[in-house]
Amino acid sequence: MAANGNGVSTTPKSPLARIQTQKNGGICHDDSGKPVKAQTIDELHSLQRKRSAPTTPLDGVQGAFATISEDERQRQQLQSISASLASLTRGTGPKVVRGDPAGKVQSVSHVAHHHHIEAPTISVSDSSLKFTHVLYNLSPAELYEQAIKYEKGSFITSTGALATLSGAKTGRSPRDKRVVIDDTTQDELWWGKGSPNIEMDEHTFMVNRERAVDYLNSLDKVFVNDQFLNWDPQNRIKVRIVSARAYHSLFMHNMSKPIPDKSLYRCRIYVKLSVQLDNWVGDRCIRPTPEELENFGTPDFTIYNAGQFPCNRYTHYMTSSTSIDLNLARREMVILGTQYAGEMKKGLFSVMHYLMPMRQILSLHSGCNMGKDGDVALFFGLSGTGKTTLSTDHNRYLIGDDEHCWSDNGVSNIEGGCYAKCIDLSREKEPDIWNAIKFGTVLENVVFDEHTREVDYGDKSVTENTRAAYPIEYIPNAKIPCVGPHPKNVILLACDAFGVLPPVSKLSLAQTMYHFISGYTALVAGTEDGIKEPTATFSACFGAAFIMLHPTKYAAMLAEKMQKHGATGWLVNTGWSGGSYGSGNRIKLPYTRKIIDAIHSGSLLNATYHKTEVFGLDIPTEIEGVPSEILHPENTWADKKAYKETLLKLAGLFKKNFETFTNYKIGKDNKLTEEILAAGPNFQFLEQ
Ligand SMILES: Nc1ncnc2c1ncn2[C@@H]1O[C@H](COP(=O)(O)OP(=O)(O)O)[C@@H](O)[C@H]1O
Ligand SMILES: C=C(OP(=O)(O)O)C(=O)O
Ligand SMILES: [Ca+2]
Ligand SMILES: [Mn+2]
Repeated sequence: MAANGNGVSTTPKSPLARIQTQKNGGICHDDSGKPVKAQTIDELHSLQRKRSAPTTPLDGVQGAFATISEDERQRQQLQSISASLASLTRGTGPKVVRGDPAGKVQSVSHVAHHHHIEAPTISVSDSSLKFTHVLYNLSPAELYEQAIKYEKGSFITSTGALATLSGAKTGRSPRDKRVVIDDTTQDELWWGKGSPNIEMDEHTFMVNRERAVDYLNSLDKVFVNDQFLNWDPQNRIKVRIVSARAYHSLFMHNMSKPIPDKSLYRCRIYVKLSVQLDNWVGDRCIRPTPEELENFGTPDFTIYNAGQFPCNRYTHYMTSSTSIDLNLARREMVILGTQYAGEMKKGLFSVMHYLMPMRQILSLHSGCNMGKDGDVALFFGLSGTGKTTLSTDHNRYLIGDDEHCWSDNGVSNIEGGCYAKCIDLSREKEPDIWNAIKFGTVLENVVFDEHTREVDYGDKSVTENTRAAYPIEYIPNAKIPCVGPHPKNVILLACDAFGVLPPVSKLSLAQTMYHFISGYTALVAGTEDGIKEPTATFSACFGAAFIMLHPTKYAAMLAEKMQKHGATGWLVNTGWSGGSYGSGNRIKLPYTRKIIDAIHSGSLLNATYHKTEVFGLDIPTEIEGVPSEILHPENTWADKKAYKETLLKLAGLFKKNFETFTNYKIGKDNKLTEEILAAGPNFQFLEQ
């Protein structure tokens, strides 16, 4: 017979043995600790959570609200949100209530009423009477709960990420983007052939805005994010994102969230480079310190994301049920008919492509990282060419994977997070991205095992464009604050599915400008059988979908900055080798990494070079860790005639694309313009 420590008999032979209590007059004691300070279960539950309201970032240390009370601050905040949601239906903003409609209501605001009132528990359908619940700057944990409880298709994966679906649209819709044309933008922006700016009038914008706002106001609750763009404290922008989905709120939180975390300042590299970066940081950054947390005031720019709701195709200028509308005068963007999260970040990027050049700051569609000695590299490239993959480098500090600014002080990241493609992601090849997929990370459109919740990164059932969005500090060697000195290397990435561009070439300034303006990449046409022919894409400044001014404006700024700071340009083909798509193979990622290493270290600058025909590119004869025979693409093609034909074909496409730019001048005199025109492919080189 045995008894455990609590005196409970465990003898199998006497299953009905009595529980023997010890001493104390027959009362059973669990002596593991003091009893809880609660009389009821409800009281117990109320002990579980401490009250803390989400705080808002303050613009500037001594804001206008520095002396107001907490109540007054919250009232002003709700009033500002109510004003954001103003619609014609009411003639005013809605009554805005803080908190989840399912939970306890904190306070109410209306543009006309400033006193606190109780929200009705049953919402009335009449939109001019109902309350709008606002879930303001929720934390990732709160957003997880919202997503899992209320958004179908949201799950926690085995590593703790939030997996969700973006619906019918799993990529951007550039053909559905519209920009309001008015007296100012008519002259300032790039319109017409090749431009991403498809016009819409102010009235139509208001029709779509009303549609989005009415939709948002009709919901039980909306999510509001107030946050900053840009790590350059002098050029940061306050943005507000109003959305219907917790996943959108978490995505934006990750991409540019305010973290009141002092410990991030203690980053090693920040201390080391603090002298060089003096102009930049002082003790401020994009993400305000706890002391800075106060009142956000009026946002500089607002996004209304009503992505679940379509636009009305009877509306003028609408050609589909999706519309992404930008109004620079009103500082607003409306999203209808697409839930792809990238639309929000790239929409804000467009805004920066307008605002920053006005301040003589160049906006860059590029990744950016920095070596231990402070050498900064930019990685330009269209979607899928390797900006995120190659800027995330275990031996270097990550400044950002996608959107940057280059000012007189150096570079700064616009965002606070990364948005990595994760199709075929492998732990071995991309360990830092792999490890970043954990609690807090949004996984968009991936497929996972129903039971184990392990993600199958090879599964393209939903889309090939599967994505992970995580805060930049999930990358172990992120450089916080995300700023750096002037770039030393400017790497242009092209995924050449024709397989005729060399894995790496060193560019002259004129060649860099030629390739920057061309913005070439060629991806495989599709995954269906029989489609073997790659399609060439030319996208000016490696981001035509986001630029707002004429490409030559950005090109002139890049040329000036590269010249002034002595940066070297490189063209890196992350695409095919040994033949076009179908016969050759994609260049192995470890080889591309070796090439990039040689650029960073400076060793490639001193290599021996020879010139290629047609494109006139300088290619090195050897690079450590890379088989020399692959450095000249001709060597890797078995069929030399096919190589030459493909080379000429691609050169012809470049030439044709560049015709649009031949009448534009770049820089102060014509010298650079002439050099740029001469830096393209030259057909005379070729012996037939
Ligand atoms: N040689 C290579 N260089 C860069 N990326 C490669 C290479 N081979 C395969 N890839 C894959 O191509 C994709 C590049 O995508 P990504 O880095 O997200 O591009 P971007 O950020 O420019 O949109 C990744 O999935 C990466 O694993
Ligand atoms: C988010 C995007 O950027 P990228 O593919 O360049 O990472 C996108 O193009 O939708
Ligand atoms: Ca990008
Ligand atoms: Mn990317």
